[in-house]
Amino acid sequence: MATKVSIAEFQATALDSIPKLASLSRGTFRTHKTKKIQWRLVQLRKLYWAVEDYRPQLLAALRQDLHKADFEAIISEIDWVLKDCLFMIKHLESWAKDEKLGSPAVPPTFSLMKFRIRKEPLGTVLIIGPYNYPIQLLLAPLVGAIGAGCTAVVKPSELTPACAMVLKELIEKRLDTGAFAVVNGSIPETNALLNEKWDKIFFTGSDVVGKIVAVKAAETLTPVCLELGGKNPAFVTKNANLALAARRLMWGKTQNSGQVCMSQNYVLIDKDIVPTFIEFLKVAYKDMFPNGARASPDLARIVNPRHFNRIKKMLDNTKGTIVMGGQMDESDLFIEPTAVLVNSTDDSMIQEESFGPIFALYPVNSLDEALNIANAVHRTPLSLFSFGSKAENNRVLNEMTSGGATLNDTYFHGSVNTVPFGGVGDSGWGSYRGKASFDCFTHFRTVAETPSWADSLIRVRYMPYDWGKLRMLNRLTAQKPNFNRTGAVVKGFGYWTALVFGLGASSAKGAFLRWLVILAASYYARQR
Ligand SMILES: NC(=O)C1=CN([C@@H]2O[C@H](COP(=O)(O)OP(=O)(O)OC[C@H]3O[C@@H](n4cnc5c(N)ncnc54)[C@H](O)[C@@H]3O)[C@@H](O)[C@H]2O)C=CC1
Ligand SMILES: CC1=C(/C=C/C(C)=C/C=C/C(C)=C/C=C/C=C(C)/C=C/C=C(C)/C=C/C=C(\C)C(=O)O)C(C)(C)CCC1
Repeated sequence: MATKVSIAEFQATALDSIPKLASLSRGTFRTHKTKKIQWRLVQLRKLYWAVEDYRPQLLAALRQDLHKADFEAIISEIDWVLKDCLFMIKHLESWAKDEKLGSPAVPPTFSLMKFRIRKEPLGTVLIIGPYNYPIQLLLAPLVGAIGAGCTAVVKPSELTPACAMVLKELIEKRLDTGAFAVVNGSIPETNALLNEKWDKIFFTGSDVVGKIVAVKAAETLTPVCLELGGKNPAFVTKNANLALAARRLMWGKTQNSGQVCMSQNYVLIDKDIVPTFIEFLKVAYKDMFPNGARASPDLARIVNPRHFNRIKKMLDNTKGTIVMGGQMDESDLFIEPTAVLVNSTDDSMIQEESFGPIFALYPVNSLDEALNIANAVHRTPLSLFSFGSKAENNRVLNEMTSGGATLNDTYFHGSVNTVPFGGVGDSGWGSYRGKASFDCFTHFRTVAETPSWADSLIRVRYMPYDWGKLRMLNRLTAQKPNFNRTGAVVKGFGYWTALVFGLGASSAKGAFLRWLVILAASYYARQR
């Protein structure tokens, strides 16, 4: 039974207050208080309890904005962020510690210089969120920013206004308001934010807006993390478990009504198995929606009429045949999970990002053909999925790149909150989640400390230059390549000595273990 809650009407943040909010956040960073691990831990703990305490409002807002079922809202948004907070809290101290740098990064000659990596917060960051997972995709980066010791201004999507207002209240009531602020609004407010100087901008959304953000950031050489979309392919071969592939690919298009940037856009499937696969898709549909998708309490709706009509247009423009689903109703923003069998890779169903419950099936003659098509449609998608034999799945991984990949399933690689997630090329720059979220907002600053007494050892660097000293240093430290000009390894004296004395092992540890076994065996033989 849903708890009755009240959610404030959406209100955009006053444009003239935006520079002040940014300046306040920058000023707080300059107090250096965010560098204290204890301060970060307290903010993370407060965020944890804020999300927990605002659970009823968050659930209601997700229902209001996206008709998102509580079950989905809990696993992919609310509990997701809670787990993020706990993971960051648990590991923060060890991640934030200085890392000593030794061999092999630092040659023995320089081991006295106390090389280390200091983890420093980047500063004051801007986080811009999309509409599809309005809570998770705004707060998960914020967890990273807090963990790293940054201050932040966050901008939720205006397309999910109820979530935006709950997020504003939750953050402003519970976190340090000098360090963290929420700006609500659309293009004017985002532009006002982009006119400020940030130490990093973390953007999740479309590639079109991603470019606007990147161009604006370039003006001030501000680093950006871009989490964008993609035209993600799935490959299904004769060696796949077809029933399972159909069920799993259906799931990819039903969670959040397919408004998931990492779900499949199109399926490249061996032509001989197309009819069977379609039958299995229908079985999966019936299992998931025994009374039809429209009647299901679990299926989210499309966020607004603009996105509804964008998806509808893809279906209106296709020259393919709808083989599953196809119903829609604008008054309810409902689109049925829909599969379209297409016969051209120029089809709207392949060329446009679906970001909804619809996807294409394209029959191919071979995996070669499938790989050629996928590479031509989008060479660097956010995800790919391969359902085939081990060798076929390896070929797909090897011959096509993507931000992440799942074999024998849809986006499992992106369904676990602690493993790195991000795109490649034009589907995204940089990654986050788990330790990667901490790293995303951290500067890895190399520090060296030269002891005063070591000056005589490093005198060689001072003018007037002394060739004799340099030659002596080189005699002590110079390394010789073990390869010749053709790129081949030279099997000289050193190679054969290492081979014989190392008992054929490829590492010192391996050689040690082999010697240990031989010594133990000879000792045992002598005892008998
Ligand atoms: N890689 C990832 O993790 C994810 C990527 N996406 C991608 O995001 C897109 C859907 O999300 P949307 O919210 O529709 O993205 P969007 O790019 O339209 O909006 C994202 C944010 O940018 C702001 N914005 C919109 N137009 C702007 C403009 N002209 N100037 C400045 N700011 C602007 C919005 O207010 C919003 O906060 C899809 O393309 C999807 O593939 C969505 C979720 C996750
Ligand atoms: C617990 C025990 C067992 C194991 C149980 C297992 C393995 C359960 C598995 C549950 C699964 C697969 C749950 C799936 C959850 C899906 C989630 C959370 C989806 C999240 C979606 C997200 C984050 C979407 C993000 C969207 C983005 C970034 C986008 O738009 O691209 C045993 C092993 C059975 C033993 C007993 C105990």
